[in-house]
Amino acid sequence: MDHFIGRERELRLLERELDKRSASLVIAYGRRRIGKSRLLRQAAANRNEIYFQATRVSSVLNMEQFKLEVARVLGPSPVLASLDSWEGIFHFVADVAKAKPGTVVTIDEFPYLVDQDSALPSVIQRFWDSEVARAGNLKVILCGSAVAQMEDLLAEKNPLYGRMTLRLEVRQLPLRDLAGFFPEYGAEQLIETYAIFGGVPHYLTLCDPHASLRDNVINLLLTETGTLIDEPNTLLQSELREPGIYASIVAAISEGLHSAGDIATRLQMPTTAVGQYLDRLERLHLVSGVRSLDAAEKTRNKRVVLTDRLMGFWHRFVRPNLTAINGGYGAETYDQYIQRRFPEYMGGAFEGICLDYARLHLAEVLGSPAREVGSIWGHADFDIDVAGRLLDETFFYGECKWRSVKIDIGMLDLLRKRSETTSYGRDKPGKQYLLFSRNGCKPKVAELARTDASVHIIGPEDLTSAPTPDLADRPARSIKP
Ligand SMILES: Nc1ncnc2c1ncn2[C@@H]1O[C@H](COP(=O)(O)OP(=O)(O)OP(=O)(O)O)[C@@H](O)[C@H]1O
Repeated sequence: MDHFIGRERELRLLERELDKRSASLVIAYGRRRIGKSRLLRQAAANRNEIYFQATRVSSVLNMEQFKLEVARVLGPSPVLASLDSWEGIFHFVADVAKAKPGTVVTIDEFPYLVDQDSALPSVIQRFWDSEVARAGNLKVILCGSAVAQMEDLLAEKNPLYGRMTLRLEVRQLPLRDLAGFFPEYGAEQLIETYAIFGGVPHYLTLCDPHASLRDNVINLLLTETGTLIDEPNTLLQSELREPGIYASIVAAISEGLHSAGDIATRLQMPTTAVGQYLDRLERLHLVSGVRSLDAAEKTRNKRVVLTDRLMGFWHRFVRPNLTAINGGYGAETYDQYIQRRFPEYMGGAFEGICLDYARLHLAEVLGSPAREVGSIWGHADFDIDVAGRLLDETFFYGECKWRSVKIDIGMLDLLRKRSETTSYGRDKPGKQYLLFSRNGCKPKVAELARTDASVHIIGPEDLTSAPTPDLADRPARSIKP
């Protein structure tokens, strides 16, 4: 199997839980293909593990399969073979595993079992409350990709709610993990790859790391039989009822409509209904509703943006060209349609990537992590791509440029002026300025960044990899002055 990449935080959490000298009930969830199974297997490697992947078959067939896995790990037993209830099997496992404290029982795709037997959470609760479950410090992990169903399991009214000892939501990998999938790619190519495929490990493992980004896009997305050609629809179908309505809403957002009202008008639906669909898409982390940082807390003026990158790319470039693609013109679609429009797409995607950087890594540059990150817009004459404040209450403002231009002094002056005009951080001392640039800055700005401690240039390398230890105490790595 190929090597395991990233997920240090999640592994730490899981390993700490599995090392505890008491019983554990872990609930792990996240959308399909996000890397849940791989993460759980990694965390349980070198432990006594019963790993069972449920499938969409009847309870009886799943139970048979589970018993086979139990027998494989704990040894065959006529008692086990005769059991015909989940509760009985769990008690058997707990009893035998007493001799092997810390045995891990992972049930993957748990919602499939609940679909067939809705009493299962109560059965597990009863088992969990019994002596036998605790005696051997058993570790039970319930995992699932039907996010809505898993969230029901985590709801207060659910029998398992109060028993859970760790809840783990598995999310997309950050940009800095991409180099592990594409060791031959340079920083700019990694950023472009992330702008298309995001941090979903399954999508990344489907790419050929030795092929160019263009060829990967053509093979996976612009070929009739491409593995990802219908992925956004498949994802919505697997997670939601009425996938067609959700797909239409996502299409409207990718056309540039950013408010529930505008989307409702476009789709001829009531705004309140659109709001409910958007809430569900937000719970899946496919869209997010954001406010301008200078807006009042209660403002209804939320801007809806797509956060799933593949979905954004697909609606922008694949869906409108399906006729050409299905006609076998994938390469032409890339060369004659996408390539010309890609820089504009990257402009928006790059802003999102810089916002992620500010959320995760600002301490490297500014010495304190961000407490709040967002954008400022809604004014006739300006917007600020990235802004926020640090834990130490310092305010920062940033400009993002993926275009081939170098940032010049005029752009920096404009950013400074805007930071003085907005009410966000007005009159606060010590403002910091971040210049995110693909192509660096003009010499005057580069010189200023060396002498003025409030100006920081952040380039592709900074975004895609952690600073090396000997550079860690420098303000930022200067690039292409
Ligand atoms: N951290 C990682 N490093 C390298 N490859 C990974 C990583 N996480 C996942 N993968 C790969 O991505 C693919 C999808 O991962 P996995 O099957 O674990 O996802 P999942 O969330 O369990 O999916 P599903 O819910 O559809 O079963 C697999 O090929 C897996 O090997």
